[in-house]
Formats: sequence, C-alpha cells, structure tokens
Amino acid sequence: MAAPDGRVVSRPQRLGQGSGQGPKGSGACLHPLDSLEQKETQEQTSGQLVMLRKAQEFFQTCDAEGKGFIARKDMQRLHKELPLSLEELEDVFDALDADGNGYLTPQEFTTGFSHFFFSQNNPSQEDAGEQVAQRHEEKVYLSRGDEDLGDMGEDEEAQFRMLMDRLGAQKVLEEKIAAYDEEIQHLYEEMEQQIKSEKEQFLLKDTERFQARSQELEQKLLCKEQELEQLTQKQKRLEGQCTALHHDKHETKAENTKLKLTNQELARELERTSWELQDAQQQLESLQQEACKLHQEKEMEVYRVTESLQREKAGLLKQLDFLRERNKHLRDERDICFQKNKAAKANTAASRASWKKRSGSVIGKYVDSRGILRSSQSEEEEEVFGIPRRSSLGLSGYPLTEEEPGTGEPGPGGPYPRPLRRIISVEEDPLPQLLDGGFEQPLSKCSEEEEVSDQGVQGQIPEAPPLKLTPTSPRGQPVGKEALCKEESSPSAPDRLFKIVFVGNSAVGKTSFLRRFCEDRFSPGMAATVGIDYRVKTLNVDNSQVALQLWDTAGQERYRCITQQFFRKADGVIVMYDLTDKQSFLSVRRWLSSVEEAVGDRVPVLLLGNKLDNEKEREVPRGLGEQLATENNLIFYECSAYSGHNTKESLLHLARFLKEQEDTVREDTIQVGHPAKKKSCCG
Ligand SMILES: Nc1nc2c(ncn2[C@@H]2O[C@H](COP(=O)(O)OP(=O)(O)OP(=O)(O)O)[C@@H](O)[C@H]2O)c(=O)[nH]1
Ligand SMILES: [Ca+2]
Ligand SMILES: [Mg+2]
Repeated sequence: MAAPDGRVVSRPQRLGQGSGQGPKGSGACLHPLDSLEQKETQEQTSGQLVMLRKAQEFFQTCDAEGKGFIARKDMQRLHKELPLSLEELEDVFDALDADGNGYLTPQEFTTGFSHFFFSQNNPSQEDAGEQVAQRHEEKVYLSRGDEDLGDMGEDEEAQFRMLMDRLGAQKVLEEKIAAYDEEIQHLYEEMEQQIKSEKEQFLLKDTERFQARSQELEQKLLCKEQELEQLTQKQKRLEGQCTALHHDKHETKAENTKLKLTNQELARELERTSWELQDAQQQLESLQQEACKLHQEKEMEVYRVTESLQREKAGLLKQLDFLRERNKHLRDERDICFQKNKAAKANTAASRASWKKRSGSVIGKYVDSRGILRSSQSEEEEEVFGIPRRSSLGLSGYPLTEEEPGTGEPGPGGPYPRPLRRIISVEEDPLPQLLDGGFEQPLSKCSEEEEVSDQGVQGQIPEAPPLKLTPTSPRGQPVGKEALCKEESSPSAPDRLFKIVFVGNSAVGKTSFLRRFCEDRFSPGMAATVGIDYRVKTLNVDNSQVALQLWDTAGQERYRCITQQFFRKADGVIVMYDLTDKQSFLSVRRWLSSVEEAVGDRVPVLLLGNKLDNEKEREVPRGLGEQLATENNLIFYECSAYSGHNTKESLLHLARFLKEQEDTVREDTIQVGHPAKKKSCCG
C-alpha cells in the first residue's frame, strides 16, 4: 500500500495475519535456529508477553477503525484518555514512527514499546534484545491471533505512564527530531499543497485539454457531418445524374434503333436511285444518239432541200431563159408593129418593174429582211416571173407590192420605189434589162448616194442606153447560188456538214474571198454585202466529203444585229481583217468578243489577214496577227482574195480541224458522260 508521500509501506498485518504464517497452532515449521533461540528467551518472555499484549491493546485502542495502522489523529485521540498534551502525544508518535511516514504500523508500535522495556530492564542486552524482540515480535504477531487482550490494569497504566514519562524524558532528544519532523511535515504539507495545486492545475489543464479536445472533436464532428452532408448531397446528385444517364441511354438506344432503320431505308432508296440514274443515263445516251441522228438527218434534209431547191432553181432559170428567148422573139415581132413612143412608156413601167424583178441571192428568197426564214416557194415564182405578191420588203430591198409599208394602203400618186435599204445583196442580173428593156446601172456600182438621187428624181427615168445584147457583167451565178466546183459536181450527200460564219469589217474582202474560194475568180469593185449571204462548198478532207455552209455577213455596222443571230448556229467562225487597213485589225478583238458572247469558246476560229498582194500598203505586221492568234487560241493565215494565196489552205485547215473535233465528240458521246475535250485551233 502506498503512503501519501508515495513511499511503499507494508500494510500492518492484523494479529493472526502474518507473512504467510498461519494463526497459532497452525504448526508451520520453524527454522532450526529458532529452537535454540527459543530456549534462551523463554525465561524472559513471560513479562514481556504481557507488555506486548498491552501494546497491542493500545494499538487497537488507537486504531479504532481497524485500518491496521495508526495515524497522528488516532494518537491525538488518546489526549482525552491520557494526561498527555498533544505535543507529547506528537512526540510519542514521532518516536514510534520509525520510518517517519506519518503512520504507525503495529510493528513500529510494539517495537517502540518493547524497545522501551528492553532498554529499561537490561540495557546490555539491548541490541540482542532488539533483534530478538523484533523476531519475537514477528512471531508473537504471528502466534497471537485472536487472543483477546483484556483491559489495561492500573499497574499497566502506571507502566504505560512510566513509559510515556521515559518517552517524555527523551522529549528533549526527541524535540529536535520533532522539529525536524515538523519541518518534514511542513515540507510534506507544502509538497502536498504543491501536489494538490499541481493536481488542480493538472486537472485544470486536463479539463482545458479535455474541453479543447472535446471542442476539437466537436469541430471535427461538425466537419465530418458537413462532409457527410456534402457527400450525401453529392451522392444524391450522382444518383440523379445516373438516373438521367440511364434515361438518356434508353433514349439514345431508341434513337439508335430509329437511325438504323432510317439508314436502311436510305440505303434502299440510294440503291433504287442509282438504278434509276443508270436507266436515265442509258435513256440519255440513246436520246443523244437519236438527237445526233436526227440532227444529221435534218442537216442532210436541209442540204437535200437546198440541193433540190438549187436544181429547181436552175431548172426554173433555164425555163426563164427559154421564156425570155421566146419573149424576146415575141417582143421583136411586136416591136416592129409598134413604135418607139410605146417603148418609152414601157420603159418607164419597165424601169419600175425591173427594180422589182432583180434576182437576189438564193438565201434571200427564203429569209426576209429580219433574217427570218420565209414560208412558201411562191415567192420564187413571183420573183422570177414578177408576179406581184403581198409581203413586206422584197429581196432587193424594195416592197414587192405597192403598199405603204406599215399601213397596208398604196401611197398617193402611185407607187414609188421607196428609199429602203437593200436587204439581200444582189449581183447585177443582165436578164431583167432584157426583160423590160429598161437599163439600170449595175447594182454593184450604185452607191447609196445614187439611190438617193433616184428617189430625188420623181418620175423622171434617165434615158436608158441602147439595149446591149450581152450582159454588162459576166454572167456568173447570182450571189448565193451554190457554187459546185467542176470536179465535185457529184450530187452525193457529203459525210460532214459544217456551218461557218464569216465576219469582219466592211471592205476587208470577205465576199471577194468567198468568190475566189467557191468560183476561183476575183471581181474588183464588189458591192457591199447587205444582211447576209450564203454559199455551200464541198471539200475533200482526208478522203471524206466535207460540205461547208459559208455565211457571208455584211461588215457594215448597221447589219450587226442580223449577223449576231447567225453566230449561234455556227460550227466555225472566220474573222477577217485587211492588213492594209489598221482599223480593221483593231476591230478584230471586238469581233472575237461578240463571237465569244454568242458561242463561248467551243467554236474554232480562223483569223485571216487579207490583201497580202498589197504588201506595199501593209499597215499590220504579220507578227501582230500571229500574236493575237496565239493569245486567243486561233488558226491564223495571211491571204489574198485577189491572188488566191492561202484561200484553199486556210479553209482546208479549218475543215480538217472541225472534222477531227467532231470525231472526238462522237468518240466521247459513245463513252457516256465524258465531255468533249476542246483541242487548240492552231494545232
Ligand atoms: N487588193 C486586193 N483587194 C481586194 C482583195 N479582196 C477584196 N479586195 C477589194 O476590197 C473591196 C471590198 O471587197 P469585198 O469583198 O466587197 O469586202 P467585204 O468584206 O465583202 O465588204 P462588206 O460586204 O461590206 O462586208 C473590193 O473593192 C475588192 O475588190 C484582195 O485580196 N486584194
Ligand atoms: Ca511508520
Ligand atoms: Mg461583202
């Protein structure tokens, strides 16, 4: 058991309890030495036993609660029973408290007593006695058990008192010890105080720490709760998202299925469309071939019609010649009967009629002033036989009937030849003079001024010179007649047929060039072309017959709108300039752009620099022509209608190019859907 100051104090043992020794009579074996000692001490024990017993009685008196030890306050209790002061009791206590721990164990109590007695009786044996007493004490402690100690008698009291006195006598000795003890006690109390305060502080700190700890824990708890709260919310959110995702997943799945179905449908649709496309392509291909055939047939048809018209025309003209011969004879006879005055009258009428009867170009009979194809052939008869008919402008540019243009009524004072533009160029046809005996200046010589002068003189017809029997100009075919070269008179249909439009400023030599090309002759002083003229020439290109429909246009500005219309139908275009006239070269670009505007760049163009024979008057160097041709991807030649230089070569080059281009297109058409590659013209 730990005493208050921490020292270990063995618990005083009650009588009968011992260090493992049992109560009296337990017969526990004793040490051999012990027997010896017993003999020695037996004589002395009787008196002392009593004393010890008394001591025990005292002990128990003091240790009323039976704690097993005596504290100071127990000793104080004796103050009432004994005539001792508190100080004396304190001194006695201190004397007895051998180990100074503030408690008296039974050993210390009885030892004190026995010591006292021993010291009283035989001081010499004190030491031995002490040991023996100690040992004995232990035995006595052990051996006495439950022996009741009786009350203390007088003599005992006297002895006790004596003891106390002795003890008291040692007071002086003991005072010092007491003071010392007091000091120790005091220190002890201080220490206790300190311990107490330490304890309190400790407790305080402990409490503070505890409080802090508990606050901290509370804080932590709060944090944890918040975290828990957050986690719960997060979990809720995640659950929400999870549900949403799950829901979306279902929707996506559904959408997916729909998309798959749509996909399948689209695939089927696509397959069906591709089949339809293939069918359409095949149909397109066959339609293209049909169109191609139709186009060729149409061309052939046109050509045949033209041919037959030409033949008919020739036949009619022969008839006309015959009739004229007849007429002439008849006239001769009649003339003999009638006199000149009639002739003069007839002359007047004839001069008028002769204007109407001027033959025009072939195409003019079928194309009216606006360049639109006319309807019936009756015009031909009327024209040839001068039968007046109701129509607008005549071929020669005069109205065929006496109607006022635009009103439909004959004008006052009879019909006058109105100053209208000649629509179709005509070549002077000597026959009309023969017909009505009237004389006319050949058209090619008459200029617009002369026409005006004609209009100016109302009714006065200039004296016609005596009728010549030979025509004034060589009787060539009227312009527009088909000029079949001798060697190609075979009427077999050509393999190819190309339409070529011939443009260029006025007087550059287009008509002269075509005359050279078709009739291989040059006639100076050509009349300016009016509107548009037309020739056909068949060439032999690489052993195939290529027919060229040559449209000779009027270079004058005022016919520009008519010529424009013909560009669209063209397979090829020839642009001519006069190398002795710079202005005509400068206008080439404008011609090129109006061709480009009408047909784009799909049509090959031949550029011709004419009048090469007039080298001394050259104004346009060859290089300029070549440069322009290269820049615009044109075929280029310098030529002369006068000498015939390069007239055939240039058109042969163009015809060959057209033929090759058509072959390419045909090949491409056979391979469906491949567009024709445009070759460069100048090869
Ligand atoms: N020296 C020479 N003169 C030519 C040549 N070609 C044409 N001429 C003359 O130039 C003039 C005009 O000739 P045309 O053939 O009528 O000219 P054009 O281009 O038809 O004129 P428009 O019909 O008004 O467009 C005529 O007097 C011809 O004789 C040529 O190669 N050399
Ligand atoms: Ca003690
Ligand atoms: Mg001309």
